[in-house]
Order: sequence, then structure tokens, then C-alpha cells
Amino acid sequence: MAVFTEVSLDAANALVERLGLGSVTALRGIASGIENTNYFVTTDRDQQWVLTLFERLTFEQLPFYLHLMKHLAERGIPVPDPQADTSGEILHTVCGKPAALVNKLSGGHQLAPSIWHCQQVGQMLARMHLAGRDYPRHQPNLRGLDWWVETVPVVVPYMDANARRLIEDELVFQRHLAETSAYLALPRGPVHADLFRDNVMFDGLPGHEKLTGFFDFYFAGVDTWLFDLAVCLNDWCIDLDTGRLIEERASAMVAAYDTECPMSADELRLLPAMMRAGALRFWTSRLWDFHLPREASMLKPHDPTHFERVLRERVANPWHWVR
Ligand SMILES: Nc1ncnc2c1ncn2[C@@H]1O[C@H](COP(=O)(O)OP(=O)(O)OP(=O)(O)O)[C@@H](O)[C@H]1O
Ligand SMILES: N[C@@H](CCO)C(=O)O
Repeated sequence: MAVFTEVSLDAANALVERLGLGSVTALRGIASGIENTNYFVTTDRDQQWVLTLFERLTFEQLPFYLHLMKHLAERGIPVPDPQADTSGEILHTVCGKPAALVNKLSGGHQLAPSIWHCQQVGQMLARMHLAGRDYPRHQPNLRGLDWWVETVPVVVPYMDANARRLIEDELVFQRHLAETSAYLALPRGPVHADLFRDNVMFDGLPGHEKLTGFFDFYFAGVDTWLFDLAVCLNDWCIDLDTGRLIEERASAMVAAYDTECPMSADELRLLPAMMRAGALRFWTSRLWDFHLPREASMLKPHDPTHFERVLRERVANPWHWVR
């Protein structure tokens, strides 16, 4: 249940009125989600909003994420648009916690995606990368190489010899890769870095669903665009039981990305290596959440072995997309 802080109708109403959005007629806690308190808010203008109270991120950390969402929304990318008060502030306080009010995206998740969904994700991802080029704030990907280097030694004592060899070898490979001129030349900018199936909305009749938005930007940071694409491929375009790539979905996603934002020769060459990086990133974070849960954690850890399988697959069967 993702209502960690109870918000009264009065408290929600005070914020909505202050933002000039009318009055609250209904407030409904959102059951899913594991990090934050989320409510659907309906107003007397028949608009629907999502009120988020941040349970982990602080007032200092949030501006990068919220202003990125606003920046992208202003450039026509379908992402939740944080609503400002009369002084232009988009980070608010509700029940003593940092809070934001964003528009509700329509539709639901596509947990069994087809080529059609993968194409739309690839296309919108490219548009989002291009729209982020002039975003002025900077924060590195906090779950990037430096974090892997710090965290892999913390989790290896919990792993068997086989898995340990794989993760340590991969870390050596990624450290080496990060120093190559090809890697350093990759285009970069703000990336979502966690664009899994449950962070994208689609709406419409079965078989004709249209992408209505990307959300949950709280792992965003500045990294290579290729890493973002690799994270998507590793989730949207694989068989979840085996980790095997489903090539027709992957080709559809990359082709759609490349049509919007033509990929460089280095990007095409390093795609298989970056798909390994994406698998290493989530294997490491899942191991970390699993073996070292944060204080009385509300997190229900995801299965780390899934990303061990994904990494083994990416190493054994590197996939190159040919234009
Ligand atoms: N802007 C939005 N529009 C529509 N639905 C939303 C929006 N934001 C969140 N939701 C709904 O709320 C649910 C929980 O949100 P989210 O996944 O961001 O939870 P969280 O606890 O903040 O993060 P986590 O993904 O780490 O669990 C989503 O699955 C989605 O159904
Ligand atoms: N998408 C992540 C969890 C949230 O960051 C995972 O599947 O491990």
C-alpha cells in the first residue's frame, strides 16, 4: 500500500486552491508504488491530478527531477507536469513532506508489449533526449559507474562463486569501456534511466494503444543516451523468463529511435556493451536492495537473478542493430 503518509482532504485542498486549480472533490490513495505516497486528486473542474509526497528524496534533491519534468512537458513530451504556485514554485510542502502535484496521465501499463508499443517507446525516448538537450541543471546518473564500483564489492560477499565472477568481470569490462574514446564521444544529456514497462502509460483500444506518457523520473540524471535506450531494450524487448532478446521488438524500438534521432557510428557499435551495462546496473541495485534493505524498508525487493540471466544473455549473444 503506497500511502505512507495520510493526507486529509483539507490538506490536499489547501494545496490545490493555492495553485489556482479549483477545489478538491475527491482524494483517493494509490495502492501501487513502493517509494512515495501517491493520491489521485479530482477537482470541481473535473480535472484529475496526482499528488505525490516524497518519502525518501529531500527538498535539496528534488528540483533536478521536477524541473526536468517541467522542461520536457513544456517541449511537448508527455510527462507529468509539476504545477506551480503564483511565485513559480513547483516543489511544495504537504504534511511536512516535500510534495508535487502533476497531471494524471491517462491509460495504464502495457506489461505484455508488442512491436507497436516498442516502436512508440523508441520514438518518444528519442524525442525526450532531443528535448532535454538545453536542460540547464546537472546531476550525474547516481546509479552509474561510480555507484557500481562502490556497490559491487558490498554485495559480492552474498554471492556464489559463479555469479561473483560474472559481476566482477563485467565491472572490469565496463570500467575499461568508460575510458575509451568511443564511449567518451557518445551523445549525452538528461536520461530517465529506469524506463521499464511500469513507468510508461498507454491508452486506447487493444491493439491500437497510444503512448500517453513516461513517468517516475526519480532515477533520472545525465548519462549517455545509449544507456537509456539499452535500459529500455533490456526490459521491453526481452522474454522475461529467460532474459533472451526478442529481436523483432528490439529492432522496432531502435529503428524508431534512430528515425527521430539518428544514431552515431559509435552508438551503433557500443549498443551491445551498453546493454550489458544496463543489466549490470539493475543486477547490482537489486542485489543491494535484496541483501542490504534500507531501514525497515517499504521496498519489496525485485528478484536479482533476473538481471543475472539478462547479463549472461547479453554477454553470450551480443546483438547489433543494422540500419
Ligand atoms: N502522473 C501519473 N499519472 C497517472 N498515474 C500515475 C501518475 N503517477 C503515478 N501514477 C500511478 O501511481 C502508481 C505509483 O506511482 P510510482 O510507480 O511512481 O510509485 P512510487 O512509489 O513513487 O515509485 P516506485 O515506482 O519506485 O514504486 C503508478 O503505477 C501509476 O499507476
Ligand atoms: N526498475 C527497477 C526498480 C525501480 O527502479 C527494477 O526493476 O529493478
